[in-house]
Amino acid sequence: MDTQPVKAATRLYFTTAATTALTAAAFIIDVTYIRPSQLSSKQIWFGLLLGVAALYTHVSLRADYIYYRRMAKHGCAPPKRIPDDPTGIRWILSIATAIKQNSLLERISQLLLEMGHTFQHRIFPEWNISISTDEPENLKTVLATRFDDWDIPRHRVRGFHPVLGYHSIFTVNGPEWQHARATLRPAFVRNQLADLERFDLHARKLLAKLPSRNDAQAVVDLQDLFSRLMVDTTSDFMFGQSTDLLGSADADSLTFVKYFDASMHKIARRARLGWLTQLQGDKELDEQGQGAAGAAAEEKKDQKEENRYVFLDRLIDTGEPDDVVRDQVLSIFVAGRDTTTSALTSLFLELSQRPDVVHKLRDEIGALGIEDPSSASQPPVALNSREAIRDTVLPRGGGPSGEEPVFVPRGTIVRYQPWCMQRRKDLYGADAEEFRPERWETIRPTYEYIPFNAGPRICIGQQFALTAIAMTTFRILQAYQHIERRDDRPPVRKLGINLSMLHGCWVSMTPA
Ligand code: HEM
Repeated sequence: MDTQPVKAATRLYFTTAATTALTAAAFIIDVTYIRPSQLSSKQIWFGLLLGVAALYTHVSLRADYIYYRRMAKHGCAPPKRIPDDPTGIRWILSIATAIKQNSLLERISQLLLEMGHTFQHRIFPEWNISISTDEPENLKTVLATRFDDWDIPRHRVRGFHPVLGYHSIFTVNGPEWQHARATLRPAFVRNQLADLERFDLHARKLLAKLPSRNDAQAVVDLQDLFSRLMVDTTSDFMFGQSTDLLGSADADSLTFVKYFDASMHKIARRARLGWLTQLQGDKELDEQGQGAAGAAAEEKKDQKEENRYVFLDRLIDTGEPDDVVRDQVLSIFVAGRDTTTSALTSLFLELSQRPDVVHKLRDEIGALGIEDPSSASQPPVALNSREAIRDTVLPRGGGPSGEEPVFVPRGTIVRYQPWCMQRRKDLYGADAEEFRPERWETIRPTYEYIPFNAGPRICIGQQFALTAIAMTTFRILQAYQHIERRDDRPPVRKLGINLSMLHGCWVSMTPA
C-alpha cells in the first residue's frame, strides 16, 4: 500500500487538531489571565491572526492530502520535495536573495541537480504545490505530446496584460491563441529570409558604429548596439519603416524606445514578483506601453507601402480591430528585441574571450550557416512555465528513483528551465558549460535543446532571429580579426524576461 496518502492524512488530522487546540488555548489564556477585562482591539487582532494561521495550516495540509491521495489513485509517485519548507516562505526568501545577487539560475541549477531534475515545492502564500523540472521527457510532454493539457500560466498573463494587452499572442490560450498565431504566421513565411539585403542594410549600419582603423583603441558596448540593431531591423520588417537608432533616429523613435524599455523593465518585475506587484495597478505602464505601439499602428494606417511586403499593412488588411493590431505589433517587439540581443551578446561575449574560435570562424565564415552556438549554454529565455488546465501526468520525476510518473492536478504550475537543462553534464558531457561550437558537428539534440521552445507554441520568429544573428556575425567577423573583452568586472548575467549582461558587453575590436 502507498504510504504517502496515509502519512499526509495523519499530518492533516493531527496538525489541525493540535493547532486548533493551541490557538483556542492561547486566546483563552490571553483573555482570561494576561489581559482580562473587556475584549480589546489588540485581543481581537491577536485572535484573528491565530485563526488565520490555523486555517492556512489546515488548508495547505488538506491540499497535500488530496494531492497524495489522487497521485496514488493515478498510479504515480510524488517528486521529491524541498525539505523543511512546508509553507514556501523559505523558498520565497531564498529566491529573493538569489535574484538580488543575480545568481537565481545557478541556485535553481544546483537544486535541480540535488533533487534529481524534478522536484515539488510551495510558493507562499499559495497552498497548491509547484513543480520544477529540467527533464527533457517532461518538457516533450508539456510542450508537445500533451500540449492541450497546458496553458500559459495566469500569473504571467496578468503580468503581461498592462503592456501587451488582452489579445497578444503571449497573453492568450486555446482558440484565441490559435487565431493570433494564424494572424502572425504570414509575416514569418513570406518576407523574412527572402529579404537578406534588408538584414544586411542594418548589419552594415552597425559596422559603421564599431571602431574604425583610425580608432582601434576605442571600446564599445556591443549589447547596446545589438539592441538598437534589433529595434531597427524589426521595425523595418514589421512597419516598413526603420526606427534607425543606428543612423539618424527621429524624436518619435527615441520616445518609442524609451517607453518600450521602461515597460519591459516593469513587466519583468511584475512577472517575477507575481501577486505582490499585481495587487496594485500601474497607470504609467498602461499609458507608456500601449500608447507607443498604438500611435505607431494608427500612423501606419494612412501610409501603406504598395511595393513591399509590410507586416503591419497585411495585419491591418485582415480587418482585425485596432486594439488587436496594436497588441500583436507590440508583442513582436517584445518577442524579438531582447531575445535576439541576448543571443548576439552571449555569442560575442564568448568570442571576445576566445581568439581561437574567432580565428576558426573567420576561416570558415563561408560555411557558418544559420546556427547560434551560444544559445546552448545561454538560452535567452532561461526560465519558463506552464499551468495544467486539467489533471494530467508528467512521465518522469516521481518516487525515490525519479523514474516514476508524476501526477499533476489541474491548476498546478510547472516551471521549466532551459538554461539549467542545456548545461546538464549528463546530457551534454563534462564540458557542457564550455563554449565549444564544434559540439554541433556531432550532436543532434531534440527536447534537451529548446532555446526557441518546442511543439505548437514554438517561437514563430526563429528563422528571423537566426538570419539576423548569422548576418550580423558574418559581417562583424568579416570586418574584424580580433575582438577583446575590455571590462575588469566579472561578467554578471541579469535575469529579466530574457537574459542580459548586467554591465553590458564592452570590447575593443581590431579591423581585418
Ligand atoms: C534568439 C532569439 C529568440 C529566442 C531565443 C526566442 C525564444 C522564444 C521562446 C522560448 C518562445 C516561447 C515562449 C513561450 O511560449 O513561453 C518564443 C515565442 C515567440 N517568439 Fe521568439 N525568440 C527569439 C526571437 C524572436 C523574434 C526575432 C521574433 C519576431 C520578430 C519572435 C517571435 C515570437 C513569437 C510571436 C512567439 C509566440 C509564439 C506562440 O506563442 O505561438 N521571437 N520565442
